[in-house]
Amino acid sequence: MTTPDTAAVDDAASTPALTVSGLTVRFAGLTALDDVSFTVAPGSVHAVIGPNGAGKSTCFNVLSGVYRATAGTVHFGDSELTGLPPHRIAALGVARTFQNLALPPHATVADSLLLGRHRLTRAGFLSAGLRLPSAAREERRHRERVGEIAEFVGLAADLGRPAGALPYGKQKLVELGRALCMEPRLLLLDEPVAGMTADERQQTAAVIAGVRDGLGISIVLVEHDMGVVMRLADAVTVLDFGRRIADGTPAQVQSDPAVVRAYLGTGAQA
Ligand SMILES: Nc1ncnc2c1ncn2[C@@H]1O[C@H](COP(=O)(O)OP(=O)(O)OP(=O)(O)O)[C@@H](O)[C@H]1O
Repeated sequence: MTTPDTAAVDDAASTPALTVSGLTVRFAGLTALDDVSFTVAPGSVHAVIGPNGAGKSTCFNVLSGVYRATAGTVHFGDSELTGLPPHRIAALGVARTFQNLALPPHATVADSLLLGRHRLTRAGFLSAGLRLPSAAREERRHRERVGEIAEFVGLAADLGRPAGALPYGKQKLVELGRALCMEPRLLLLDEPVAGMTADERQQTAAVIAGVRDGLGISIVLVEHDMGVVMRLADAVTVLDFGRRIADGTPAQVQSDPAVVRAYLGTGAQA
């Protein structure tokens, strides 16, 4: 996005806080999230970390409308997200990526990114099918924007290639680019650097920092790579067995005895 469009910048300037209050999710006797609260400040990277099974994915799935909360609320500014279906949450400017890649295997990178523009497409299938000039103009505008976003995430040279033929790290960048194509105000990134090489991790971390710093988009990050979390995050919420055990800056949570205990207990590194 060398020249981000005005609408996107205006949206970013008006990004509200995400407020999670008393979030509880129970699955048939198992409490996956237990009274969890945190606030994502506008334009910040907020990491949600914790050992395996801590409740991170469950939290993400509630934020994006895939799971329903048993109790508690999620607000994005004045809008309550709790209980809304995923498409209504997306329409409020909340985009997410998935841990496992969900790209159509044969589509080009350009077409995969265009999928992210679907919500913003005004011309219906009929006018597009009839090849009306208004539909052609709109498609050109969307393709231009796709080009800018591809440039921003470092995929400009790959636009014409099948997304499925790219190295894994680049495929994950396509997934990130597709979410950016929705012009979100809040981006939910589920393990964005998992399975990447060191170079790919570094490149992706730089793109994520650029999304925050250049576009003012808030980011909620679930990630096991502590190096990336500690370098990127402005704030960190730590979960363990569904409970929030710490919340603060990376330096604060890193030296918190409860966090060290939780990670040592699983043999992972904090
Ligand atoms: N749909 C579901 N039905 C029943 N139990 C579930 C469901 N989803 C998650 N759980 C359980 O909830 C708990 C929290 O799981 P969750 O996937 O949110 O943890 P996580 O922190 O994302 O773990 P990981 O780091 O391994 O991805 C686990 O005990 C898990 O088995």
